[in-house]
Amino acid sequence: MYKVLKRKKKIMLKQKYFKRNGGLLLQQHSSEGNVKKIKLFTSKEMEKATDHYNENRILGQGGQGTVYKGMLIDGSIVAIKKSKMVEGKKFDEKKVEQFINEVIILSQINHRNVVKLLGCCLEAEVPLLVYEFIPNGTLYDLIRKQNEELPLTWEMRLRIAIEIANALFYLHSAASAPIYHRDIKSSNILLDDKYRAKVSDFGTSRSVALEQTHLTTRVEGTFGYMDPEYFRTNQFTEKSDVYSFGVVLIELLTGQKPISANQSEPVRSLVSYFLHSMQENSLFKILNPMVVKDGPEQEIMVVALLAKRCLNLNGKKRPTMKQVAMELEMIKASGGTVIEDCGDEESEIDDMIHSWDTNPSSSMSRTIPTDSVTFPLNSSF
Ligand SMILES: Nc1ncnc2c1ncn2[C@@H]1O[C@H](COP(=O)(O)OP(=O)(O)OP(=O)(O)O)[C@@H](O)[C@H]1O
Repeated sequence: MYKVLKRKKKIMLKQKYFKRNGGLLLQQHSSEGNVKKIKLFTSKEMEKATDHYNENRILGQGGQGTVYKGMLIDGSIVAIKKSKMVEGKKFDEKKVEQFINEVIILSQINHRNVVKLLGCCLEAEVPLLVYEFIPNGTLYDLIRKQNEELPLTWEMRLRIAIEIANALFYLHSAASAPIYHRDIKSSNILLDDKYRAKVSDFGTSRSVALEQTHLTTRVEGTFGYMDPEYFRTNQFTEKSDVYSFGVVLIELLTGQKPISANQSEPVRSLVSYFLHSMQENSLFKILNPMVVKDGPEQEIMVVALLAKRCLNLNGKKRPTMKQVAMELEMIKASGGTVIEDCGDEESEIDDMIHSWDTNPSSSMSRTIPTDSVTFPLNSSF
């Protein structure tokens, strides 16, 4: 009798968790045909895979939760994201939405440069996502932790940029409805065993078909990568991802963080620094030494011009991800001899720098990084 009651209680608890973790929401989307079949793991499988969420298995921690390295019963190595749903005693409904959103979006995607979702678990106390394991860390770390054993050559940088661009082009166009990632940054680009790029972290991404409208109520994204036009208007467009991609491109060129500061200096925006140097014809002074040593001058210049166009304050003037991917492929194939028509009017670049540096309130109605304003470094809007 006791055993039966205990088992019944356990089943009821699992059902409660399933509901609370957005299981019904997922079922609803499934029945509407928005979600491809997704594998549901049991909580027992997840505990076994992570050795009861052993601290030694932690791969990293993000805004959404903790990521563990795990091994499934069939021996495959996976990354398991345990969502951070419970703050104190309160269960965060917003995070459930983000979680289900990631499941819905990733279940529709099959691209070699996007991290694969293998399944999820909804019957545990907090929901869990199971991804393929990507062994070589993030692009953010690779750019900064350079060593002689694995130098990040110009060829690798260009290839990684092409892979990210191809993934974004696919998301924007090839999937059944356009998907905007909305949080493109180097720490969301993972690197596989061959150092191929895999775009990850789709918690804040949106499918236009699901959303119906691009107007958002809450500006989301990461400080330093966020499109100023989106920040001003709340209107996220495909060009906002293009802007963030432009920031990643200049990280690859310069090796510097998008926002940098130390105690003695004010916060500096890499975008503004980069645009200044382009205007003053001193780009080569701010490039990463490896890039200067290793990359053909003409190729570097064309990539820098492309990055500048991605960072245009006016979204309409930015290229699409299709154009970006094609141009990068052409640069790689031609060795930079193809200089595209980049609309490189001096006045345009002047406007961009001016807005960044001197008049943040006219270009951005809310506070946005400028050289003269101090911000908490890890803030995510
Ligand atoms: N599929 C994966 N394979 C290997 N490691 C992973 C995988 N997914 C995530 N990680 C690791 O876990 C860390 C945290 O990932 P997560 O996507 O939760 O957060 P984040 O992108 O760092 O932060 P935020 O969610 O706040 O943007 C990553 O930086 C990475 O080191």
